Amino acid sequence: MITEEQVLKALEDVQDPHLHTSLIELGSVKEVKIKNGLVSLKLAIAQPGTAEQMQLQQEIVSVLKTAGADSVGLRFEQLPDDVVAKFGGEEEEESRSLLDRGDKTTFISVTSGKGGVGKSTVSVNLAVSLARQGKKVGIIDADIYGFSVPDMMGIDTRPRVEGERIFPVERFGVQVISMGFFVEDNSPIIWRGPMLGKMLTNFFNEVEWDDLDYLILDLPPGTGDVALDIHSMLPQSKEIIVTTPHATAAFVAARAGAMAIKTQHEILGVVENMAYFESKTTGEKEYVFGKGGGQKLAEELKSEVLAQVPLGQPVIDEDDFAPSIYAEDHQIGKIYTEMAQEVIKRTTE
Ligand SMILES: Nc1ncnc2c1ncn2[C@@H]1O[C@H](COP(=O)(O)OP(=O)(O)OP(=O)(O)O)[C@@H](O)[C@H]1O
Repeated sequence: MITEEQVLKALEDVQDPHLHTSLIELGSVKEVKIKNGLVSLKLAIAQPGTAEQMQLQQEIVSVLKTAGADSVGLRFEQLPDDVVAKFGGEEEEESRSLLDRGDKTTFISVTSGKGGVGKSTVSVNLAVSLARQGKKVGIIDADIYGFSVPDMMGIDTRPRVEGERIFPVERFGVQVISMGFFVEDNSPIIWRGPMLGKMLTNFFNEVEWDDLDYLILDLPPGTGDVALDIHSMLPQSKEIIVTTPHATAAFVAARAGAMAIKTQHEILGVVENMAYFESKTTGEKEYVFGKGGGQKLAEELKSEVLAQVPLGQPVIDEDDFAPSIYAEDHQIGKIYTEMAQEVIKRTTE
């Protein structure tokens, strides 16, 4: 079985693509774990979340497999600034950042107070519905506690990398970038705010987005430091807050809303998800998770309820598998269409 020594030996010739210096010399290797042929590494590099990282990922997987690893798990973090300065990072090229392209793109952050309320489901369906309305739409899956967007949309490819540029994966007319494309395995990752911020900045700067009308950001749930960092990073972002109708959920979501207000983000509205269950036979509505949470939250935030989305599963199309996308003619798909139209109205008037 491959040993730690062999791993480090194999990495001797691998360089940080930005600094053109060996990872070993840079002190990039922060952690090596070997278990049953699986080699897990934590590496600090100059430019995480970029095309350079994607190429490096492939190179490392290849050299470690040649050295005898059965599988490879990689996590990346930011190399400290002093190390980058010492080994001389190149000057930044002229910015083509989405953040600097004027007012053409409306950024919409989708947040929630807690996990599991359907934030990612709302994000992907809003994105697809905006695209169905003829808008150019991108989505960034930045929910570090679970990168669910690719699975939800039925994406099994990774972005194309050409030189320094990353081309998002396109699905249902939406350009998609997920943090999940930048980790080699599915293990949960402990991200710190600055690292996440850096990754996001790189997504704006290095991803070859079309001229987007809307960029949807599926942010991590919660009201902690990480969330605050990201909110502060995106001064121009507007927000949609997702809650369930349950009073407690709405109460927690209110804290997420309070943060939006603190960071001076305009709140576009509240989405009450899993609002009710509608009987197919009688049409009667059952308020399974309580009632009124969305309205109460909206009042508290001096905003409005954008939509109430009932419980219900998409119809699965085996030929075009996307487990969480509601078709345009699905009852819930129609609610998302109305939501998208309302968002367009609120962002263009
Ligand atoms: N309206 C709905 N009806 C039925 N199931 C739903 C609905 N909305 C979401 N779900 C399901 O609930 C689960 C949680 O949804 P989702 O992953 O979107 O939540 P989340 O808030 O993004 O969670 P996390 O932050 O933990 O990733 C998923 O299995 C999703 O398919």
